[in-house]
Amino acid sequence: MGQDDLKRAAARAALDYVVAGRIVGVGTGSTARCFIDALAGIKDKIAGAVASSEDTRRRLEAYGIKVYDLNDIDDLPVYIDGADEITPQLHMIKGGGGALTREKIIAAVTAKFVCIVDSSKSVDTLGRFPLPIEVIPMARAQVARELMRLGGRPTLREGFVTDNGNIILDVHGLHIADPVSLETALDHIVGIVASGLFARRPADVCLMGTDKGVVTLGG
Ligand SMILES: O=C[C@H](O)[C@H](O)[C@H](O)COP(=O)(O)O
Repeated sequence: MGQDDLKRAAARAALDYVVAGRIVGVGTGSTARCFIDALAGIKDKIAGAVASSEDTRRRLEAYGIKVYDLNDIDDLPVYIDGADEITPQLHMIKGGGGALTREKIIAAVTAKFVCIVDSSKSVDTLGRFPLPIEVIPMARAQVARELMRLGGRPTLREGFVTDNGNIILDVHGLHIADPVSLETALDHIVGIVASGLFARRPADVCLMGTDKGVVTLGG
């Protein structure tokens, strides 16, 4: 099976976590797009969605799924999203698509974060994938210096502006032995809006598409 088939299989499996009659949180990226396609098949069973990016909002609305502002809902039973890397502890690197900040906000609100990936995303230690960091544009140079002090090699994602009007620095070479501490350290750097390290709030469940079927981690 190809990677796209594995993504689709994980996305279909995530439908079991959608709560009938409620709003579902929807992530960003190619695997989340597979989930949106699957969700369209049961759209009459849900109250609507919240979206982690403008791209996701457009795709949901194109299927006729009502998209709510996160500020207008009290709680969110489940959030379904992909990841760039995930460990057995369900720590993740996210933000390959640049949507990390809104993703982190929705992850903080939801009762259950279900991560959907193909098996290529599985790692023992995070860090092969460059860590995306959303930065206020005027703080770019200062934040880059701080990231170099932490041992990283930040590169500007050229020509990319986030949905929040900020830039992304992709940080290569970080040794992420302790993701929780690193996430905290990054959160203390002035000018960083959010890092793509999801360790303090890991996924609750990971549905991983493999050649042997969809494997469930956690939950
Ligand atoms: O900003 C994008 C998100 O964090 C994505 O969930 C992540 O990059 C994985 O994307 P994909 O499913 O396309 O590999």
